[in-house]
Amino acid sequence: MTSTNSPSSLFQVYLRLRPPISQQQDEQAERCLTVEKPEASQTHQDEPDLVSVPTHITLQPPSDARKRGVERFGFTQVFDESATQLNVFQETGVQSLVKGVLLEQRDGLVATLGVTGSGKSHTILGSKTQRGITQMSLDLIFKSLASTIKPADNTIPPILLASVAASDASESQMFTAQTFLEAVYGEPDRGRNSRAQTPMSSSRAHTPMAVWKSPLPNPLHGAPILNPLGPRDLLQYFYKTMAQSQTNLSPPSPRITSQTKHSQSPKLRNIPSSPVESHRANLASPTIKEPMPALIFPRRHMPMRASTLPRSPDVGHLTLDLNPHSEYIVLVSMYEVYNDRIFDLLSPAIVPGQGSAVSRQGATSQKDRRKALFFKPTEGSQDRKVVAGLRKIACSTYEEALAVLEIGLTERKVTGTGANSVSSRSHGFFCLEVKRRMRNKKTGEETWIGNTLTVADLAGSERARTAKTAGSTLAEAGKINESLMYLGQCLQMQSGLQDGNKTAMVPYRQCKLTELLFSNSFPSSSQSSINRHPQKALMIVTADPLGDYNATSQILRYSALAREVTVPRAPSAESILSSTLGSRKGSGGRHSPQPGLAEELEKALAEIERLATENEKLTVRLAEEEILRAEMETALIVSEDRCLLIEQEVREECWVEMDEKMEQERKRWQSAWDEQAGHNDEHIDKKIELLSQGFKIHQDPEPSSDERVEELEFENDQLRSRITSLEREITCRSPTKKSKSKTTALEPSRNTNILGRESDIEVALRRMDQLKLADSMFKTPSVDSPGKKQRKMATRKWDFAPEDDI
Ligand SMILES: Nc1ncnc2c1ncn2[C@@H]1O[C@H](COP(=O)(O)OP(=O)(O)OP(=O)(O)O)[C@@H](O)[C@H]1O
Repeated sequence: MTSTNSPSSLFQVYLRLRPPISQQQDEQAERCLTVEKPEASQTHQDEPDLVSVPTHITLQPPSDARKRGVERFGFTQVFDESATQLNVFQETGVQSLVKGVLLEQRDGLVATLGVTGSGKSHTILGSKTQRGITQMSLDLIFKSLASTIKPADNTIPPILLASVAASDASESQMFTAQTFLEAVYGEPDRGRNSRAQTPMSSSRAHTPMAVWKSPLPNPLHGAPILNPLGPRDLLQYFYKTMAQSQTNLSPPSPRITSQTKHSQSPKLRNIPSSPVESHRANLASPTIKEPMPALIFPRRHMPMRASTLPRSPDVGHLTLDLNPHSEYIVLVSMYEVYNDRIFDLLSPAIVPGQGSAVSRQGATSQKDRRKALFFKPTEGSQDRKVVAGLRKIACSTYEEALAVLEIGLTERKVTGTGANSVSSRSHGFFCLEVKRRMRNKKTGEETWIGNTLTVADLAGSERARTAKTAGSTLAEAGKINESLMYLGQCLQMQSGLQDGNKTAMVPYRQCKLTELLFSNSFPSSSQSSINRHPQKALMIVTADPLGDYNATSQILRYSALAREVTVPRAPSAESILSSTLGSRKGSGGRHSPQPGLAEELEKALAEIERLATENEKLTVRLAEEEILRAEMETALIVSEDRCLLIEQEVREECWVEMDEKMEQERKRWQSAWDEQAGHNDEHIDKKIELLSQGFKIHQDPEPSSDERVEELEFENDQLRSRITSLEREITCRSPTKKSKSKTTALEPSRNTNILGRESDIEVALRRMDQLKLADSMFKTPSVDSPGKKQRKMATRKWDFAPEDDI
C-alpha cells in the first residue's frame, strides 16, 4: 500500500464520516465502514510526537452481497463520526492554506467530494448552529486582517477599488459589497449590518439577473441600475470627475502612480463616496458622454436574522500575525461548473424583457442564457490560469462577505431547481481573494497582488443515471458522472506519481472540473514566474458509514490515496484441529492418538493448509477482478451517457438540418408555384384581351311598327297554310272524325277578326300534338322487342319530364 502521507501528492485527501441523523437509522442500517485503529507510526503531520491519527478504513461488503473481498482504503487522515467542525478545520490544515494565501503568496484549495447526503455541505457551509469551513476561513481572514483592513468606517472608496481593478489580471468587474448588496436588497444600510442568513437557509432567489446598458430604461420595476466599476470605467470616471471638479490630473496610465492615489488627499475630497453616487454623478454630468455598462438586480426580500448567524466554532485563537503597515482588500467571487461550463454566480442571466423568475429548466430548455466564462492564462497572469470575467465583490467585513456568499448560494440553488435535486447539479466554487498593495520602490508605481483560497463543493455522485430521461437532465447527469470519473482518474494518478511525472501524467485537461482543480497545482515552467508557488490543495471526502455500499465504495475508490483488498482469514485447519482435540481432551479426559492416524491427520492438515492458501489467493484475485469490473461498469455508464448525449446532439443536428432543407424545399416550391401562377395569369389575360378584341356586340335595329305588322302577317299566312295542310292530312287519315274535326277545325276559321286568328292557331297546334301522340300509340310494335318498346316509352317519358328533373 502506498504511503498515505506522501508530501508529493497534489492533494492531501481526508475522509470524514457522517454521524447517523437519527437513532432509528443507527439501529436499522447495516454499517459498512470501520475506522482502523492508528498504528504507532501513523502520527499527525503537524504534531508528529503527540498524536496518532487514524488513516485507514475497511469497507465491508453487505452480508447479502455476493462474496466480495474486504477493501481497505488509506487517507491522509480519517475523521470518525465524533469529529467536530473545528477538528476538521484545524486538522485538515485549512489554517495553513489561509496562511499560504496571506503570507506565502500561495493559492489554496479545499474541495469536498462524496455521495449525496454524506455531509459535504455540512462540512463546507455548516448548519444553522455550526459554521463550516468557508465561514471559519472568512472569519480567520478578516480577524487576521483586522488591523490592516481600512478605512475605519468600512466603506471602500471608489479610488481604492479603481486601483485594485486596474491591476487585476482576471478581466473582472468589481463592486463594493455595499453597492452590490444595495442592488440586490435595495437598502444601502442593510448590507453594513449582518443580513446574512445561515448559508444553509432554504430561501430561494427570484429571477436570475439581467444586464443592461445604461441609460436604457430599466425593464424591471424597482431594480436599481448601478455602476459596475470595471477597471477602465472606474479609472476613466475617476479622472473625468477630477477634471470636472478642480484637479488637473493627467489621463490615466495603465498603472496608477503613487501620487494619484492617496484617498486622503484634499484634492480628492469631492469624490463621490460610493459607486452609486459616482454613477448618479456621472449620469448628471454633461461632460461624460460614454454610456457605462450597468447592472440590474431584481430586489430580494430576505429577513435579517443576525441573531441566527452561527458564531461557533470560534477561530479567534488561530489568528495570523500580519504586517500592520500593509494594506489589504478582500474580494469575494463565486462560480459554478454546470454541464462542463463555468458560470458566474454573482452575475445575472441575460433574459431581456423578463422580470419574473426564470428557472434553470426554463433557461436550458433553449440554451443556457448565461454567458460561460473561460479558465485561462491572461495577459496579467501568464503562468497561472484564472477564471476570466468574473464579478468580484470587495468586502470590508465578515458579515458583508457572508451576505455575498448567501446571494451566490441562492443563485446556485435557483439554477439547480430545473431538475429534481437542488445542490448536486453543479460544482460550486467560492473564492476568497486577498490582495495586498505593493509599491515599486524605483518607479513609484503601485499594484495589488494577491492569492485566492478556493472552497469547492462538488456535486454528489448520486445515481443520476436513473433520472436521465432526456434533454437537460440527461446532460447534467452525464456531465456529473463524467467529471467525477475524470476527477477519480486524476486523484489516483496524483497519489502514485513522483513530482516530475505529474504534469504529463495526471489527465486533468479532460474536463473543466479537473482543469480548475489541478491546473495551478504544478510548479510553473515559465521564467517570469519565479515567485509563483503551486497551489496547496486538500480534498475532504465525506461518507456515511450506514449509507449505500456501492455508492460509497465507488467514491472511496476514486479518492483514496491508497487501496488494497484483503480477505478475511478463515480460521486455520491446525487451530480447528487443536481446538477439536482440546475439546475432546476436555470431555474424555484421555487422549492417545494412534501413530498411523496421526500421520494421516498431518497429511490432511497440510492439504487443508495448501487448499486454504490457494483459496485465499483466488479470493483476492476475485475481489480485484470485481473491483476492476465495477470500475469498468462505471466507465461503461459514463460512455453510455456520452453516447446518448452524442446521439441526442446528432439527432438535434439532423432535425435542424432536415428542417432547414424542408424550408428550402418549401421556398423553392413556393417560388415555382408563384412563378407558374404568374405565367397562367398572364396567359389568361392575353387570351381575354384577344377575345375582347375579336368580339363585336351586334344589336339589331328596332323594327318599325309597319315592318312588325308585315312580319306577323307573313307568319300568320304561313301558319294558316300549315293548318290547312294539316287539316287536309287529317281528313285523309280518319274519315270517321272528318265531319267533327272539320267542324272543329273550321269553326274558328269562320271567325274572321284578327283576334280570333291567334286562338285558331293555338287550337290547331294542340290538335297536332294530340295527333302525334295518337300516332305513336297506335304504331304496331311488331318487329321491336319488349325491351326496345320499354326504351321507347322511357324516351317519351324523358321527353315529357319537366326540365328541372332532367
Ligand atoms: N458531521 C455532521 N454532523 C451532524 N450532522 C451532519 C454531519 N454531516 C452531515 N450532517 C447532516 O446530514 C444531512 C445531509 O448533509 P449535507 O446536506 O451536508 O449532505 P451533502 O453531501 O451536502 O448532500 P448534497 O450532495 O445533496 O448537497 C444534513 O441534515 C446535515 O446537517
